[in-house]
Amino acid sequence: MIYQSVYRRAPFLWCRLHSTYVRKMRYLFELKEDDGICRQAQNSGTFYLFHNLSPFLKKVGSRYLAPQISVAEMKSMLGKFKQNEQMIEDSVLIGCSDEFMAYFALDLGSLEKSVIESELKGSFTELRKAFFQLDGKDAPLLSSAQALLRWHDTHQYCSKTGQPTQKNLAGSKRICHTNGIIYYPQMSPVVITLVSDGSRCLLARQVSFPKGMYSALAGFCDVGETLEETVRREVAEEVGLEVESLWYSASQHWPFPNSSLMIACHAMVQPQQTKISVNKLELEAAGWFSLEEIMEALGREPKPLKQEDGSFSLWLPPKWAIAHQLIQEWVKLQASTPA
Ligand SMILES: NC(=O)c1ccc[n+]([C@@H]2O[C@H](COP(=O)([O-])OP(=O)(O)OC[C@H]3O[C@@H](n4cnc5c(N)ncnc54)[C@H](O)[C@@H]3O)[C@@H](O)[C@H]2O)c1
Ligand SMILES: [Mg+2]
Repeated sequence: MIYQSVYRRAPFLWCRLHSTYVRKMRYLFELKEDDGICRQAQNSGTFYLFHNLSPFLKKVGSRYLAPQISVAEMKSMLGKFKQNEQMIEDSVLIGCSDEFMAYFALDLGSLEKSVIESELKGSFTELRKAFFQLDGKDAPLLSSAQALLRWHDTHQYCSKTGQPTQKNLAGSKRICHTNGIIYYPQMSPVVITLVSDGSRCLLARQVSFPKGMYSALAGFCDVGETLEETVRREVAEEVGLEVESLWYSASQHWPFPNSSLMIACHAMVQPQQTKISVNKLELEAAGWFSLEEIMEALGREPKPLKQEDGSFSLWLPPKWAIAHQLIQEWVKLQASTPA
């Protein structure tokens, strides 16, 4: 590849030609394609640790931090466990810094959890528990790391030949050397839709949601569907309404229950066709909420709040969740739309 040879022969020229972002993306591409370069990066990179898919975290006050472990610390710890340093090669690439320090994630599920925790002074915490208290870049990084580690853990055999598959060093694919089939990490596309009738928005809750929490409607895409078809089908299936128009907002990787690509949309229904019929197989409840109710809920902490009559106040997904962003956008839209 031309850029690789230019990069190696004339790095200064290459730096002048491209922005840091472009250079980072090209470097990550190289790490995924070339096991030799990736091995070098592992020997100077930093590691996010997991134990049976729970990330290693340190709690500072009410927040969680995901420490990056240096390769020296990794080697010293593996030495204490009498493990071969080669275990580092089980890690998967999850990104790199602006200074081209590669980040890897490694699951140490085969080692004694409590010993690692006391050695590194932190704890392996279930991602679902820590997700909303994680700092800045850590939430998306850990979310994709966990998804990638899970995928490798559950795709160790070729579904055609039944033979073991091998991961490339970066972990961006697995190969069955018996027949050459290459497997790439999978994620499921999910649409999440905030339905509006022009003055109210529609929120719903599943039985499994924490008490009082409502969110936008979500649903997995069926094979062969366009995103628009999924939005229309899910709204019809879950609340019995017909979408008149819709538009894309943004997307987000979501680690629960596995690895989903959340594709967020706004949708409108006709103001005279707003009678909800809740599909009880999917939802516990759904309802229309006014701007005032939403503003009040946005001002509240994202956690259950019991009222005097025993019911729970409406609260909304925290700001990391794309549902929250859709709701914020809807609020802004109301403010800019004449009554
Ligand atoms: N990030 C956010 O803001 C946000 C908000 C709401 C929901 N979500 C996520 O959206 C996802 C989907 O929402 P939902 O549960 O309402 O979906 P849904 O309405 O499609 O119902 C879930 C059901 O779909 C079926 N299904 C079809 N394809 C599937 C697949 N690839 N993986 C798993 N199940 C599949 C299963 O029977 C499952 O029980 C959930 O995982 C949820 O965590 C994210
Ligand atoms: Mg749903």
